[in-house]
Amino acid sequence: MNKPVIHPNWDRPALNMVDGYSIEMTAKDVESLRAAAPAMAPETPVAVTFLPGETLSARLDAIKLVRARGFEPMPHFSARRIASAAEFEEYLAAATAQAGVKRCFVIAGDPSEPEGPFFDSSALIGSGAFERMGVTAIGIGGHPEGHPNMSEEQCWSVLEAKCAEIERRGMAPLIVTQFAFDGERVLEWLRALRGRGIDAPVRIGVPGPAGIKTLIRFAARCGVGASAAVLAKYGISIAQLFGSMGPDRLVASLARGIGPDHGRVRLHFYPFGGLEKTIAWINGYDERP
Ligand SMILES: NC(=O)C1=CN([C@@H]2O[C@H](COP(=O)(O)OP(=O)(O)OC[C@H]3O[C@@H](n4cnc5c(N)ncnc54)[C@H](O)[C@@H]3O)[C@@H](O)[C@H]2O)C=CC1
Ligand SMILES: Nc1nc(=O)c2c([nH]1)NC[C@@H]1CN(c3ccc(C(=O)N[C@@H](CCC(=O)O)C(=O)O)cc3)CN21
Repeated sequence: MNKPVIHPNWDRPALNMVDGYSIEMTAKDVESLRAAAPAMAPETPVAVTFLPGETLSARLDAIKLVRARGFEPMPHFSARRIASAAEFEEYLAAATAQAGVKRCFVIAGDPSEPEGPFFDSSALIGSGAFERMGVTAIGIGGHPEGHPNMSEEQCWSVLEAKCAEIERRGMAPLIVTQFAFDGERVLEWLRALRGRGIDAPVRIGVPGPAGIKTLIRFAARCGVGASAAVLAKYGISIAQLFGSMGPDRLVASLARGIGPDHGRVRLHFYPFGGLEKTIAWINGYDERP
């Protein structure tokens, strides 16, 4: 059996660190996507989040717009936020039928108790619904800074099990990491991942340019390390919280550190409400240290 293709970008070498990027939007960002679309690379994978307070139809509108503008939609499915199997299948069926969705991202989600029948992302994968609806690639979360509810060893075994199960079901696994401010930490994690023989392509989560207060607020909310030392590496001084900061230093450190031993790697941008600013940053990237 041929290995399923995730995206044509993975079959050619990257021209630079941002080449072949993917990006994330929420259902509320449709106007920003309309505005940013002309400046975006064709077929760019665009993830659509699964956040509380959004309706399925608003998410679906976002996915359809992504497809209509010539990009590759990748809806998120947050296992613990899905109320029923019917809701899961309804959204997945609509996404595949109405927007030609071929790639999905599964994540447990932050609720401490599931709101419905899906305990974790493995439960969504194990439902069999994705391959039944023609999905060919499944994204799963990578946690370079560890996971609040799992030991490091559990993190690796869960990641290995999810990759194996996705492949067993005839689909391609893709790892998308939580955003981080510390490039060295991410590179160490990548080496460990490859050392364990996990060869799935990895998208490293990178924050888009944003207000410093916004970055710190999202870090706290998402459990991402943002100590003064880590922020300083990123270029943020905690004495100066009023400005904004782009991922220039982080991406430069990744560009310096990544080699053939890290396997297939691309970036995934988290714009935190600043989709157009993030696209402008990507297009202005010139590999200056
Ligand atoms: N990277 C991202 O974009 C996002 C990351 N997250 C975070 O990633 C976490 C893990 O997701 P996956 O890697 O998909 O894990 P997973 O679905 O593979 O679950 C692995 C194990 O962790 C436990 N677990 C997961 N979330 C939990 C929670 N909120 N409370 C208690 N136990 C939990 C599960 O029950 C399971 O035993 C989420 O819980 C959330 O904190 C959430 C949303 C987006
Ligand atoms: N643990 C964890 N939970 C998450 O929900 C999560 C992560 N990690 N990692 C990154 C992604 C990105 N996420 C998000 C969440 C919200 C917006 C957002 O734009 N929310 C508001 C604005 C609120 C604000 O600025 O605080 C909105 O208008 O929708 C964007 C990305 C959620 N994600």
